[in-house]
Amino acid sequence: MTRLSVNINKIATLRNSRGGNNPDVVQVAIDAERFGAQGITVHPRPDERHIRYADVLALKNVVTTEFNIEGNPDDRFIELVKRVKPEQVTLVPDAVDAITSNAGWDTITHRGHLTDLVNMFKADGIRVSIFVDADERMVEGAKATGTDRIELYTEPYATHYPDDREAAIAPFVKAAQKAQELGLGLNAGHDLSLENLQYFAQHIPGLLEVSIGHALIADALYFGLENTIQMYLRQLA
Ligand SMILES: CC(=O)[C@@H](O)[C@H](O)COP(=O)(O)O
Ligand SMILES: NCC(=O)COP(=O)(O)O
Repeated sequence: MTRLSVNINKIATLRNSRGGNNPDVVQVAIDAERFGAQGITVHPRPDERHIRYADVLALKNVVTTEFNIEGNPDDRFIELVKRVKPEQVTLVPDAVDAITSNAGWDTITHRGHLTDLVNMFKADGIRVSIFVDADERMVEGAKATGTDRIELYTEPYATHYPDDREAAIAPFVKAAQKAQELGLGLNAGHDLSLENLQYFAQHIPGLLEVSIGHALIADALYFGLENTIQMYLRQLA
């Protein structure tokens, strides 16, 4: 079964909006795992708009499922990941001013840099995943870096799903098949939701993990966090 990793960035967004410690990001991570989350994902950005580097250090001490740290591998990010040694690091090519992640790596152009990063993190026993678009050439490029896994950037799927779900998922099926052919582990994430998750999970071969944050936390405002996590897990059953 595909694992659900809950991204708690937006819990930190709410906390930061008032300057205190409510909601408590660490407590939410503990509770999310108790409610059934099979992983916790965070994406510390250079401006610390939501998850702070200090949050990541604190979370390391409480996450008991799988800890996935996502981000652009600048020096500060690399130092943090090597200090925390999470189960997984996901390399994302975000511009500093990006409102959110909006593209995968060009794994062909950046093969050398990515290969060095993969080797460095794997030497520390950290599983590496590279964030890529649903493009078979980029999947092949990722394989050449020695990465353990790729994460398919699913915003294009989510955007097109309401209009034509068969067309929306087609490139992702091909990319997933290529990953399987190459022996790459497969993750996926960005804008997955209660609307589109089940169809994605049912049609993508070898899907090991989805990381979901924005829609899940928004849903939790209506349904409660425990109920929401259970609702998402039922979409993956
Ligand atoms: C890489 C990706 O698509 C998400 O993990 C990203 O972390 C979302 O970032 P925001 O929560 O800052 O939108
Ligand atoms: N890697 C995707 C992720 O962690 C969460 O993305 P989103 O669900 O907040 O869009």
